[in-house]
Amino acid sequence: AASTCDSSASNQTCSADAEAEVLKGVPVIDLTPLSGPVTTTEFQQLVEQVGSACQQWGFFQVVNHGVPPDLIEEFQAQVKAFFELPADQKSAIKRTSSNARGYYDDEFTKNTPDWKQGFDFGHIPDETKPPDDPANVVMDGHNQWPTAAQLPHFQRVMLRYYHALAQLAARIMAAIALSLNLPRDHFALDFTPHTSFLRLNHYPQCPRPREHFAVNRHTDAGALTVLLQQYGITSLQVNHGGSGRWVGIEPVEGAFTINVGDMLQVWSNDLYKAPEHRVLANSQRDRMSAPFFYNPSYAATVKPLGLCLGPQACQVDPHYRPINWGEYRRRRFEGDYANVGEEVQIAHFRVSGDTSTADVTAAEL
Ligand SMILES: O=C(O)CCC(=O)C(=O)O
Ligand SMILES: [Fe+2]
Repeated sequence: AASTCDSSASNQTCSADAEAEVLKGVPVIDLTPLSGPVTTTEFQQLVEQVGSACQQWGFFQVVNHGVPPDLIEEFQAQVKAFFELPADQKSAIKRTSSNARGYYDDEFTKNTPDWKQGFDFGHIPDETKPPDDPANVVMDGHNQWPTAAQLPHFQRVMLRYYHALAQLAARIMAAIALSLNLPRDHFALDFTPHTSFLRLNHYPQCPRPREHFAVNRHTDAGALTVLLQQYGITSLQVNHGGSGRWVGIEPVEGAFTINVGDMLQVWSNDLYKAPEHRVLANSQRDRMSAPFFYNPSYAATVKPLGLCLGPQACQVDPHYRPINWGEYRRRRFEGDYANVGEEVQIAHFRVSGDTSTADVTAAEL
């Protein structure tokens, strides 16, 4: 089947192993053992599955993840209702250059406009206070919601779902820590408090899908993404192993799709790479999705951990300079928001290598 390895954008050596892996697709992992004791064989196997999925794909799907199906259904109904609101009601809560949260229909990825509409909201320190109370204005800005008259249950359902996903993400990070030979709670402090945000995506039908991407190729900036895809539509693709071979991620019913982000790539010193992915535009159907970006605290300094993965296999050469998550997040948002300049990428923090991207130093950020 060597001919199926041909890809004009690729200079990979097409090994039979890589081919077999691509044909099987992104792994599906059953999280049931995560709720049991660490000592079981099933738990160990789960940790190994997570580790090899992170190494081979940077993507996997999870089932039996513990998020109640009725909460997911309620959430999806609210997402649909939100995007069906009249344009002027969505525009009234548009995000701005100084507030990363709210509605938008003008996002840029890689300096090209995405064929989509979105809505972002995130972590707030005090849910008993209004969203724009000074106590709730954080580095990313503040949450903006449709009015209670427009969508009476929206905010409540969004926040319930958000907290459920934060819990799931923390459980998956614990499995990832174990897969890196670290204590289960190794990352807990880095995420106290976490600065995650949830993004609602609506991709309208696109009359000329060859001329646009719903979302152009990118990596996710944070640590881990927990994505809810719409069942029955395969539009999300991953650049397998950076080979230039784009492989569709077919949603499994009831599953979440997980992917590694830039910060985990740095912590693991490139053992787990943040995979490039993109979303194709579709002329036949519209589509919804909702990525939950699990992010460290703004103050967290992220740097290679010096992992020891076997008796004689400790990492000694850090590939990255230390990165302050808050600054990195700010720079990435500036790139998303405006069609100007070069977006900051993780490659800018590489210690050595591609000098063409080494002009932005940690000191400048
Ligand atoms: O819609 C999707 O499946 C993925 C969206 C995505 O990659 C993103 O919003 O970062
Ligand atoms: Fe993404």
